[in-house]
Amino acid sequence: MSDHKAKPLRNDCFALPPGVNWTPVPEALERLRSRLHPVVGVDTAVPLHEANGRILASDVVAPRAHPPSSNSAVDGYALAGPVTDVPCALPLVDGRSAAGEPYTGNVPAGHAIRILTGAVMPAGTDTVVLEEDCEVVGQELHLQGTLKAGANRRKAGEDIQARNKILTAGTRITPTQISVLASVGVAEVDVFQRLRVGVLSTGDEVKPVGAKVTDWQIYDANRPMLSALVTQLGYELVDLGHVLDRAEEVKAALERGADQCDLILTSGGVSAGDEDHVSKTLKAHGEISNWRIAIKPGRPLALAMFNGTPVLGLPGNPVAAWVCALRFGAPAMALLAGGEWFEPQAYELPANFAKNKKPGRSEMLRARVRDGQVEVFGSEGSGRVTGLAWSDGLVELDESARQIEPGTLVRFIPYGSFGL
Ligand SMILES: Nc1nc2c(c(=O)[nH]1)N[C@H]1C(S)=C(S)[C@@H](COP(=O)(O)OP(=O)(O)OC[C@H]3O[C@@H](n4cnc5c(N)ncnc54)[C@H](O)[C@@H]3O)O[C@H]1N2
Ligand code: MOO
Repeated sequence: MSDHKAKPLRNDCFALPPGVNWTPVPEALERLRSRLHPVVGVDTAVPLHEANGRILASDVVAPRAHPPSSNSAVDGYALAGPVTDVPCALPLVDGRSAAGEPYTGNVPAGHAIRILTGAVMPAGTDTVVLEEDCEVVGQELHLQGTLKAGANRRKAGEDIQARNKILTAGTRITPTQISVLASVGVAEVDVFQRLRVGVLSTGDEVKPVGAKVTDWQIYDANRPMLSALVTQLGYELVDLGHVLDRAEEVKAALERGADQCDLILTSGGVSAGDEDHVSKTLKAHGEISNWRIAIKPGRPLALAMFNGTPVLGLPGNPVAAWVCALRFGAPAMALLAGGEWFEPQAYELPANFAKNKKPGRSEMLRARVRDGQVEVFGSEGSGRVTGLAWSDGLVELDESARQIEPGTLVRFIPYGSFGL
């Protein structure tokens, strides 16, 4: 294992040029992308069964070919060609080639041999006929119909050639990648250490689930939501708990976070109110840049460095926190974790709703697809958590969008496109 904080970020990495007011979403994304880089070290020789969800730290080259030898794709008979005149009858060689039990002899031209799926093609053979398409009469194979030379044979290396690159550094390992690695005998990989992401909630009105509450208090919805997001994206969660709107509490929590984490996600306390202590603390003790992003919901987003650790200050409203955590946080975390920055895959689909949108800002609507059309949640209120559970993704309307009518193509981004 190497040092965890491989290469720290610069303290001024989130600074905005003076005079910038509302930052358009593409510009905010580009800023983040260009200022962040991997901050985690590398775990070497991690066994494959522990590598799911981790990010490759080096390219992987195939130590052998796949398949390693020519073999049959079906159960049937392997022919030693050339066999041009069909119908015909070919003498059958004694023996067979089965998976795990290859035939070691040579099949003379014009002869056939029993073969099973996955078995190595015996020397001399080049084509396999399905057993359903032929008939064995005594020691002869009778062929009807047509015959295509090379049929039903999987060539050595047709999938992967030995010494070819099969996966690139920065790729997140999933079950499908594990299949490829295992197929060529890669038992261990170098992966980045898991990004440690701290999640902190703030607010005098906020109480943890399970606590006793009075009418003016609300349950902390953001910390469980963001914690689940961090875990599902494959990062290591550091629960920093909840703190009251008191400068010294916020500071102490950020100090704990900076000690234990590679990134801190906070929610609440980032707008301009009297009790917005996250912003104030970051200003007093760190380097903060309050990004005012031309997006609804989620316009106040605080980006800061605190004791050398980046802080993403998400807005308190749960929908805004969710949207910002996905749109800005997910690609940022991917990059910090050694993966690639990504633009989530969107699908253009007809709207089944109408909307008059203000120009000059992007809007993210909770959405889902039904019968090939995009529905949006009935309310845009960013405290309406029911819309989160209702949705399968987000519709992103860019700055220039104005009038949406039923049938207008809109960009639907499924939650899966953010890595969920
Ligand atoms: N004068 C202005 N006021 C506000 C502006 C603005 O631009 N000027 N922006 C509004 C927008 S948009 C948002 S979003 C919020 C963001 O404010 P904060 O990030 O400072 O968040 P809070 O004020 O602390 O909380 C907002 C809202 O969310 C609730 N909340 C907070 N934490 C949680 C939690 N963990 N779980 C569930 N709900 C939470 C909190 O009770 C508030 O209702 O500012 C607007 N105001
Ligand atoms: O970020 Mo606020 O309304 O945009 O919730």
